[in-house]
Amino acid sequence: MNYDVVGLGTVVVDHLVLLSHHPVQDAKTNIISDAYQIGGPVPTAQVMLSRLGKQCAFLGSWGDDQYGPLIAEELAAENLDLTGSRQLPGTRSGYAQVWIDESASTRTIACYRPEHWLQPADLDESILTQAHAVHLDGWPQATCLHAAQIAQQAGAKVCLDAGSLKPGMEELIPYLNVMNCPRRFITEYLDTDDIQTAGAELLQQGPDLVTITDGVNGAWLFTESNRLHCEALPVLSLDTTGAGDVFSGALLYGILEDWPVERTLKFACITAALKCERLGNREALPTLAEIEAVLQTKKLRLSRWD
Ligand SMILES: Nc1ncnc2c1ncn2[C@@H]1O[C@H](COP(=O)(O)OP(=O)(O)O)[C@@H](O)[C@H]1O
Ligand SMILES: O=C(O)C(=O)C[C@H](O)[C@H](O)COP(=O)(O)O
Repeated sequence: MNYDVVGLGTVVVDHLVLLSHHPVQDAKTNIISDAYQIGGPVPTAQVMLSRLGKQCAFLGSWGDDQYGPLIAEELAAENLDLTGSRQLPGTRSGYAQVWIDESASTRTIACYRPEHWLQPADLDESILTQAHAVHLDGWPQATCLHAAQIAQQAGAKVCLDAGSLKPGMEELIPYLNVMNCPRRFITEYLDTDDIQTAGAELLQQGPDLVTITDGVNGAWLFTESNRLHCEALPVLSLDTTGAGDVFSGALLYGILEDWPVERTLKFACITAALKCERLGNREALPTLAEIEAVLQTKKLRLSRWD
């Protein structure tokens, strides 16, 4: 196996904009500061994994506009193998604007530009079959399904950071070993707000391990023999952009390290919370030393309902 994790998903250039308050309709607010960062659920998780020492390859796509070279350069600088990615001539790159006010509440508008997305036939199967784990975000639907099938046959763990509900996800879920989703996803997908019911229902649909995250309320983890909740680490939150992406990268790290689920869940909650103390996703990632220091010194409450 050449790769710990092969990722397939959307990549966007985030324009992060700090405001004192969100403008009301038809009003204006002045920008305090702004920054550009490369984001997207899979690339962000992979950068986290790469910085923690995992070998990662990213299968993604971008346009040949001014952002294309920036995306390729920054992801390569994070040691992601981009052999299976492409810049498609005549298209524009994914882009998002994230507005963050002083209470860390965000408003996001995103434009993923599906015209350059990888189709199933564009997938480099030789990369997918060399992976211990394949990490997906559900876009594009047919390509993710194809990748999940190849990965499953090759014996890799298939992982999904569900984010928001996307078309065809119900076909993908039976192939999953690991599924991470925010609370808003279960409301949309299962039409329930009950975390215990949702966890049990998702486990029945395929994955061996399900996590459900809920911002300051922490996260839940479900396996056949575990029902766990970990509280969120109290932090001074500046920006929650990508907290779920970082959580799923850290979760996958614990799984690949074969840690007990309790340690894995705490590690993911701490990593995601530390990210919230800084602006953005990639540039806000904590180091292993920072995460371990909190893990050793702060007692996070972990409850169990077996
Ligand atoms: N304000 C916060 N303080 C501490 N931890 C947080 C905060 N927001 C998010 N987290 C951590 O990040 C995880 C993912 O955040 P969440 O908001 O649920 O996902 P998403 O970014 O997908 O909306 C949470 O389960 C929690 O552990
Ligand atoms: O802008 C970024 O860097 C992000 O990727 C932030 C979020 O994680 C995605 O916006 C989630 O996207 P969905 O999976 O479609 O819900």
